[in-house]
Amino acid sequence: MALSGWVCLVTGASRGIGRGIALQLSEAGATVYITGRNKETLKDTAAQVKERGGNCVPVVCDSSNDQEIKDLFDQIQREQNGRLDILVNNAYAGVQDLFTNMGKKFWETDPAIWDSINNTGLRGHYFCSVYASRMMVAQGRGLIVVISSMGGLKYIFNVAYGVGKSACDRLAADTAIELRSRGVTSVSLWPGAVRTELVSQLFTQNDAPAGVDSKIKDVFANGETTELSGKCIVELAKDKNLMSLSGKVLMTCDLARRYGFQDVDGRSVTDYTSLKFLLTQVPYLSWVSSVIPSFFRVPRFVLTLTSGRF
Ligand SMILES: NC(=O)c1ccc[n+]([C@@H]2O[C@H](COP(=O)([O-])OP(=O)(O)OC[C@H]3O[C@@H](n4cnc5c(N)ncnc54)[C@H](O)[C@@H]3O)[C@@H](O)[C@H]2O)c1
Repeated sequence: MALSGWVCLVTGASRGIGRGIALQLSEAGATVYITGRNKETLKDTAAQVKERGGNCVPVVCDSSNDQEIKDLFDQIQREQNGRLDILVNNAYAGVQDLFTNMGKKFWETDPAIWDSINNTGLRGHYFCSVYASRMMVAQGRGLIVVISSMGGLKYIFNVAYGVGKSACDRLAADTAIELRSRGVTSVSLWPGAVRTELVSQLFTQNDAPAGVDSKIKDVFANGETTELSGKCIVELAKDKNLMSLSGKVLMTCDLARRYGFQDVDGRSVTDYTSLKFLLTQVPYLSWVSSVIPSFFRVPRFVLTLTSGRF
């Protein structure tokens, strides 16, 4: 198995994308430390890993608690003799609040939404990156992945979300600069829309939450499985030229094409930068998408320009 003997850490792995990543890394042979605030829900993920013949170590750790984060890395250091190959910064506490406040302007929203979105999902990532880097620099190798999203490029959902995701992308870019000479790679991974348990529940139980239009609902309904990001990280870990990607934003759809795989349920991965997909989002033009081949894509430099900062 490709990652046999590897030691990985996935924060926030009791459900959603974190759980999917833990399943894929353990299926590839790694010992995976998984964190979350609740012992019981972590046990569910651990049971699924075990069912597939993998090995994981559940650790209760709140990513907004500095001491618990430090204790987590001390535990890995002690139990794995200082070895840590991959850190996936995934824990995120903001999904429920994002959906509850959809459509509201930032000044109409309780400013404390900043904390639910960015304490765990940005500050916690920074703390984990510091402790993981100390271990990885000492061993002269390692991979740090921060789970971000297209919100790092353009406004989606709300202000606190976009600011947090932009900062996650910069976290990868700037840590990569300091880590490069020490053999450690740092990247930002953008999943597309993902059909997590929470997203599916928010859409199906309450119908679409207020402020979510039917197009967004469709995108999520056809979204990625929670394991696709994990597949991407396994392939990155095997890539002999991984360092050439350090500091970059990587999209799951691009990685699926680069390494030639489908989603775990056999569906092809939606390319959000293909002309075909983009046309489906334009009123009155969506019919054109059926006659456009999927290989026409928006070049990456154009994406950079669309962020329009200069
Ligand atoms: N769902 C999507 O469509 C989608 C798309 C692109 C990017 N993302 C990003 O992926 C990441 C994960 O999102 P998700 O949809 O899987 O979210 P989720 O809410 O389903 O899962 C978040 C995980 O983090 C854990 N968590 C929450 N607070 C924590 C804390 N204080 N300490 C430790 N763990 C904590 C939860 O228990 C859960 O396991 C986020 O950064 C999100 O923005 C999601």
